[in-house]
This record gives sequence, C-alpha cells and structure tokens, in this order.
Amino acid sequence: MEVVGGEVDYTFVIQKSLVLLLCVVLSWKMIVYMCNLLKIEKEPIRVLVTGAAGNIGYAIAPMIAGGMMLGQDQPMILHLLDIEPASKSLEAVKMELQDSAFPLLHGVFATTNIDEACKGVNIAIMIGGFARKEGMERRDVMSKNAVIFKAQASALERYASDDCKVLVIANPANTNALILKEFAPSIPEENITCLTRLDHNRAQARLAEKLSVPVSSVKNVIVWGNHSSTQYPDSNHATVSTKTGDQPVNELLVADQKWLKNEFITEVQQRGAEILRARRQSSALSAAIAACDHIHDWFLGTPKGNWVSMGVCSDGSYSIPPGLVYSFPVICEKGSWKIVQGLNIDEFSREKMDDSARELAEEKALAYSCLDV
Ligand SMILES: NC(=O)c1ccc[n+]([C@@H]2O[C@H](COP(=O)([O-])OP(=O)(O)OC[C@H]3O[C@@H](n4cnc5c(N)ncnc54)[C@H](O)[C@@H]3O)[C@@H](O)[C@H]2O)c1
Ligand SMILES: O=C(O)C[C@H](O)C(=O)O
Repeated sequence: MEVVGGEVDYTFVIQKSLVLLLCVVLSWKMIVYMCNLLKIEKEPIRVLVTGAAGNIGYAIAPMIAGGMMLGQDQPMILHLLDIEPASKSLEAVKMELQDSAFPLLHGVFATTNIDEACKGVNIAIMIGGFARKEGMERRDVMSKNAVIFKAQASALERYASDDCKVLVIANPANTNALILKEFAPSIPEENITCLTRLDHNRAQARLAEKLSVPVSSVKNVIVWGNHSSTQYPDSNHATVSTKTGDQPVNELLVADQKWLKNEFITEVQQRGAEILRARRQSSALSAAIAACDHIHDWFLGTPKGNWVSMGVCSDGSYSIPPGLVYSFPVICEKGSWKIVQGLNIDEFSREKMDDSARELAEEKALAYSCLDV
C-alpha cells in the first residue's frame, strides 16, 4: 500500500482499484468475444414432449425448436413420446422437424416407450393423457389419467436428469401434476408445475381489449386456483402502463366494476370451453404459446416488476392448503419461482380462491381413490 508521509494515499488506492476492475471487465468481455468467435455453444438441453403427435404437440414442437421456449442461444434435443396407435403420426412430426432445419435443434428422438423417452431429460412437457369422451363420468377420466401419470412419474423418477423441471398440461392439469409429485418423490416438488399461464394470458388479453390498449401494456393479472371453471381471474392488482406511469386497472375501469366481477371472470373461466365448441378440439395454438411462456419465464426470469401465474405446490401461502397444486402469482429468477407475498385479498376474492381450493381437494380425493392410496 502506498503511504505518503505516514498516511495512506487513498487516491492511489482508488486508481489501482479502478484499473483492476477495468482489467476484470475487459477480460470477461474478451472471453465472451472469443466464445462468440469460436462459436462455443451452450450444451443442448433435453426436452421431453409427451402426447407429441397430438394437437398441442404439433403446435409446440416447432416453437421449442425455433427457440421460443428456451431462447435463441439455447440448443436442444427433443424427445417425443406418444402411444403406439399414434406412432405413425409421431414419426411424421419427427420428419417434419428434421426437414425444418432448425439451427438450434440438435436432435429428435421419437418413441412410444416412456422409459426411453425420459432418459436424461432436463425439461418434461406433459401433454399426453386421456381426453374426456362424450358420456364419460369425471371419475372415469380421472382414473385413466391418474394411472397414466403414476406410470409417467415413475419413469421420470428413474430416468430423468436430477434437475428435471416438469410442466403438466394434460387435464385435469393441477391434479395430474399432484399425482406426478406423489409418485416421483426424488424430483424436488418445486420442479413440478402445471399450466395456468393460458388462463393468465387470456385474462390479460380480455383486459387489454376492454381498455383498448396493447396487451403488452397490461401486467400483473392473477389466475388463482384450478385450471377449470372454478379458477379465479383476479384483476385487483393488475396495472396498465401509460405515459404517466402504471395505472391500476380497477381505477381505469371504475365504471365497469360489474363487468370486472362478472363477465370478465366468466369469460376467462369459460374461454377453453368456448374454443372447444368452436374448433371441436381444445385450444392448441394458444396452449402451446402459453407453455413456451411458462418455461421461458421459469428458466430466464420474469421481467422486473412483473409476475405471472403458475400452478405450483402450495406452501400454505394465502391460506391455501399445502398439498394442493394451485395457481399463484409467481416471480421467477435464475430458474426458480417464488410466490408473490403480501397481496391484499378482499372478501370477494377470498371466497373465489377458497372455492377453487375446495374443488382441488375433491379432485385430489377422487384421484387417490382411483389409485387406492
Ligand atoms: N392446461 C391447459 O391450459 C390446457 C390447454 C389446452 C389443452 N389442455 C389439455 O392438454 C391435453 C392435450 O390436448 P391436445 O389438444 O394436444 O389433445 P390431443 O388428443 O390432440 O393429443 C393428445 C395426445 O396424447 C397422446 N397420448 C394419450 N395417452 C398418452 C400417454 N399415456 N402417453 C403419451 N401420449 C399419450 C394421444 O395419442 C395424442 O396424440 C388435453 O388433456 C387437454 O385437455 C390443457
Ligand atoms: O381441454 C380443455 O378442456 C380446454 C383447455 O383446458 C383450455 O383451457 O383451453
């Protein structure tokens, strides 16, 4: 250390520190530059898509391969799974993906064997399941899916990578995710989620339409609960960015409180059924986009000041019973999610949130009774 006349020369120390800092920054920039020059790529991530020959599978495969889910610098290898009767269509999906020459797609592996499909996967998008047919009881659908998800959980438990992150889309999504959690105990429970981002996106879009603003200017809607008609789309904390800063949606729609408490909620709750009636098939394009959004934000983080809705294992936040997979507002950072805490819940919201939790508890009991656990 430089000492002048018995005293520390702070100017010299600061100068030295700045030079050192500059050297560190320049070396880091140089390393990044060299990597880019040498085209050193990230290791490919293995992504499992179950039900890959179906509607959502066909929509989501090119989105993943094109970088929408994991970003434009993240290569991937796709593991596509479907059941034997769909094996020809599955092979066709594989061929089309190959023919699309996606630069980030480092391989496609298609199989009807669940164990092989799960080998080494880092992400599992669970779309395949048993769809309700006319005249079938809820119990029949639940029992078929409970059996499917129990078997898939065991395969993931045995063969997936330790850090595997799971997104369940197949309905009943929350309860299928719960079964998966029960039968894959070595997968950390925070790695098991279900899709309610589609409902979140739908709610955001309805508000933007009502306010005649771009959808991107609306943020922080919430979908609480089950991905079913008891879900509670909540506009109480949503804002719209304007030239003068963020404005609460409830203030901008002060004259439309009746709409917010009635039509808005039912329209979002019933949107899936509306699309099902119009297409005679459930939503596929928007479901695939929502799944990409879900994984994208989970891996790469939610933008500062924004939250999104994800079906996650309840830790008792907002008095939602632990042991349910429930949709909460979450913030994501460095590959982890955290439930947004401290939001004010009014009586109206409380009732709706509890109704959905009650339905999930009933679904859980039904699923367990089907599995004899
Ligand atoms: N959570 C959501 O937001 C959301 C939105 C839309 C649809 N969904 C649900 O997603 C699921 C898939 O929808 P879709 O339109 O793609 O249906 P789809 O019938 O077109 O495709 C489902 C595919 O899964 C396959 N499959 C069936 N059992 C399987 C198993 N055991 N292992 C692997 N694959 C299996 C089928 O052969 C089929 O190819 C449905 O349950 C639907 O209700 C959820
Ligand atoms: O498949 C369905 O029943 C509808 C779907 O979950 C949706 O929300 O679009």
